[in-house]
Amino acid sequence: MVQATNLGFPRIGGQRETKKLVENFWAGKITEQALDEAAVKLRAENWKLQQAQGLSQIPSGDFSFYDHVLDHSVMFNVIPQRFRHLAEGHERNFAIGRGIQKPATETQEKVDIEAQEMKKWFDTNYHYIVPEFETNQTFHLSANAKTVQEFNEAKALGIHTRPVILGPLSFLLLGKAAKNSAGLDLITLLPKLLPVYEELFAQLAAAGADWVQIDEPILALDISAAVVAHFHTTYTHLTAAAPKLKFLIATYFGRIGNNVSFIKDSGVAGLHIDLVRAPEQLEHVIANIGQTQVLSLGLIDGRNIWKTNLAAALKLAETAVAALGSDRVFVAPSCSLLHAPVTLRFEKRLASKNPELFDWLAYSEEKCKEVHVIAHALNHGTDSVKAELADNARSIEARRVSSHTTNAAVRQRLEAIVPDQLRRRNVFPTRQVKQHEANPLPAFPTTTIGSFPQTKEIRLARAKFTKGEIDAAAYHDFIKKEIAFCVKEQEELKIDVLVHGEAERNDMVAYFGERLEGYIFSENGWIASYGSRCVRPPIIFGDVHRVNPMTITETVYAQSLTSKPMKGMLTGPVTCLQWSFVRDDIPRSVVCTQLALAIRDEVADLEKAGIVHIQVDEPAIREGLPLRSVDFDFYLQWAVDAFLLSTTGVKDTTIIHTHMCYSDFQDIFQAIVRMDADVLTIENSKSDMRILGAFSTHGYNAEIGPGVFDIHSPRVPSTHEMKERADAMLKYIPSRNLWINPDCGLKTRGWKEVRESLTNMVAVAEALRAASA
Ligand SMILES: Nc1nc2c(c(=O)[nH]1)N[C@@H](CNc1ccc(C(=O)N[C@@H](CCC(=O)N[C@@H](CCC(=O)N[C@@H](CCC(=O)O)C(=O)O)C(=O)O)C(=O)O)cc1)CN2
Ligand code: MET
Ligand SMILES: [Zn+2]
Repeated sequence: MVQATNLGFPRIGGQRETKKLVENFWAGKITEQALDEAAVKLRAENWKLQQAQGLSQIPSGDFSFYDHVLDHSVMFNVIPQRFRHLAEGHERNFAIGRGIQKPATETQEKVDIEAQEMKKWFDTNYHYIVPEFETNQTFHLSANAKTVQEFNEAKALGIHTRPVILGPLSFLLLGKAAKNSAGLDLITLLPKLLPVYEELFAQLAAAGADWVQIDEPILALDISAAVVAHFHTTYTHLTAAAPKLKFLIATYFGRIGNNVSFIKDSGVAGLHIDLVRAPEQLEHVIANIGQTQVLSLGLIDGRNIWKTNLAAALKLAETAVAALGSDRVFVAPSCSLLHAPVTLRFEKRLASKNPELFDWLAYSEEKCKEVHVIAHALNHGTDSVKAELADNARSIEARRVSSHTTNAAVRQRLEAIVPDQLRRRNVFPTRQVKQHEANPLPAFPTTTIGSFPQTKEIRLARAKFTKGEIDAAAYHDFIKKEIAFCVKEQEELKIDVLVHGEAERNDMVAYFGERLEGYIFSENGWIASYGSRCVRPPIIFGDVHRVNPMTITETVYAQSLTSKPMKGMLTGPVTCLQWSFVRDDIPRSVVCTQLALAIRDEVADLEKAGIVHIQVDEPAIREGLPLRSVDFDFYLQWAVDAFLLSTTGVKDTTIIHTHMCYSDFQDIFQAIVRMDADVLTIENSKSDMRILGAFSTHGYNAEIGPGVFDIHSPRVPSTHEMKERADAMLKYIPSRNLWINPDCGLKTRGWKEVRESLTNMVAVAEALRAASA
């Protein structure tokens, strides 16, 4: 029998219950007990929902309040020194994710601990908390290990689940050495780590588990032969130690390639592969697994919202069944459904206002059903699910022939792009002289990355506007007041290059999606991004183009309030692409070029309106990088071209800023140089200064603002610590090129901490100016 399975279900809840619970807990509105009880209910609902869709292997242990990698670290006692004195429990876990700051009281000293680093999970917009390992790292399993507890919780409901855990090699190699353990070779910790996995497996076996899913996503990366050898010894060892369990090694987001070589005689019972990202790997993998091993087929796209072409998926699955026999085949989504929204049940507006497009969609709940239909067809013949297959074929065909997905004018404009549209008139050194002459700024200019606090009031006003409780005039009036307030605050803080604050934007990508043709947007298509934060990616279903200006009114209004320069704020084409759900019927590069033309028009309009500083954010350009280095160049070519297309149609004196917030620049330095921005603001506050050294060795000569503080944490940085960072930066960056700014936008922060942090930040610039005068 082919099994219908799943790798992970979204944990946020159908209506973002988890997010709301966690934020209420942080606000002191609910107790730890209430938080736990609500989570028990949510998990039960998730399991039952998957059962109701007809899945036979349902994951457990995939729930988290903040991040599953953080939970895993805690379960194995990988807790950085600076958090160890805190009492065990949710509060400590949240502190690891968010940092913690408490003023001194009569009985307690003040607490001020920096959060652990957060990083993009492969090429997704999900962020994980990077495990920090120490040279003398000891591992032990926490009492009531979460994985065992949640398995038992499902068992008590009569649901036999497949526990999911992060595998030892991915756990180690996705981590980093703690600051006090520089030079630590992470793999050397493996012998100390494995006994704890053995203990966990023993507990799972005792609880009655049989299949256990072990995620080893690093198998989709370029890993060395030495690491592949470690996979072999590790799993040979672990499977021998846990004879009662069947291990399913899960890979996703790309092809396993030759890393598959360890599988055959490793003793593992099965392997999961992503056949959405890499359908061509099926044959190679079938040829390289052992005689009795199970192959789990990732046939349903866990990263997107389109209905699966069931006939095509079935055909691929039939190849596997023919080669392996039905007892050795599982059907599954390509990856955990963490990256897909929960259910279409709450998409009332799309269903009624846009039934044609609604018919093309499948969220997690519907994807589970698709898994079931494929497995059922394989087990009982296509006639047994005839109606479902016919219905699906009708939707797929309707989307294929729809007249709404193509726009002839857009296609023609794409055809007509010429190389001159991808370059500035002069090189940066020439532009810099003209820019400084036309628009002089103080040395070490200060700025922010764009957004200011998205307060409860702003969100409520927008929610009321969306529901029709206030009209457009009242809402726009409200936004104008917010912009005016934000400008005044920045003037008081003595910032040099101001921003309007982005109060009108629900999100930096969704906002543009809602204003471009070719997009639709959902009411409830939320997915997790980091911690309690969610995003609602807009959906690109057709050719994208701009009909009206998108940001001019707010920017021009903001500029009218101040004599200081107002920076226009746009989201770049690659980021719009990366953070949307993208149509899968034409290449991503083409969609990206369409987006670039739309942004190019907006840049031109901002310039025409007298805006001198224009920032085109590209925080997702690194995230979109393929997992295998052989694929890098192709991607970087079209991605950077798209950025150039959107930004180069301006005068020499117009200052193009771009912003990226992550620390993994190693693989894309040349691409950043080629982007040819005048000012680049990057995340740097948590990473070390070597990155800046690398910028200079790669010939980066433009202006740069490496963030002096981390905006993901509510903690207020001191002037002293930021000054130290800026001084260190000056070892690598000529002083005329250095900007002083935060790591990223301030939308998730509160005004109080923002004022304090920026006051301290401006003091850094003043100190630098005084020192260089
Ligand atoms: N797309 C995207 N990806 C990104 C980033 C980003 O800014 N955008 N930044 C980086 C970090 N990731 C982030 C992801 C999310 C958020 C974030 O702030 N998310 C908000 C939601 C933002 C949003 O869409 N807000 C809407 C809807 C807000 C809402 O929940 N409204 C309430 C009503 C109002 C209320 O009671 O608060 C409701 O609908 O029920 C709006 O402002 O209009 C959240 O989870 O809370 C921040 C950073 C990397 N990836
Ligand atoms: C995730 S990058 C954010 C850039 C955007 N301009 C902001 O400040 O929010
Ligand atoms: Zn950012």
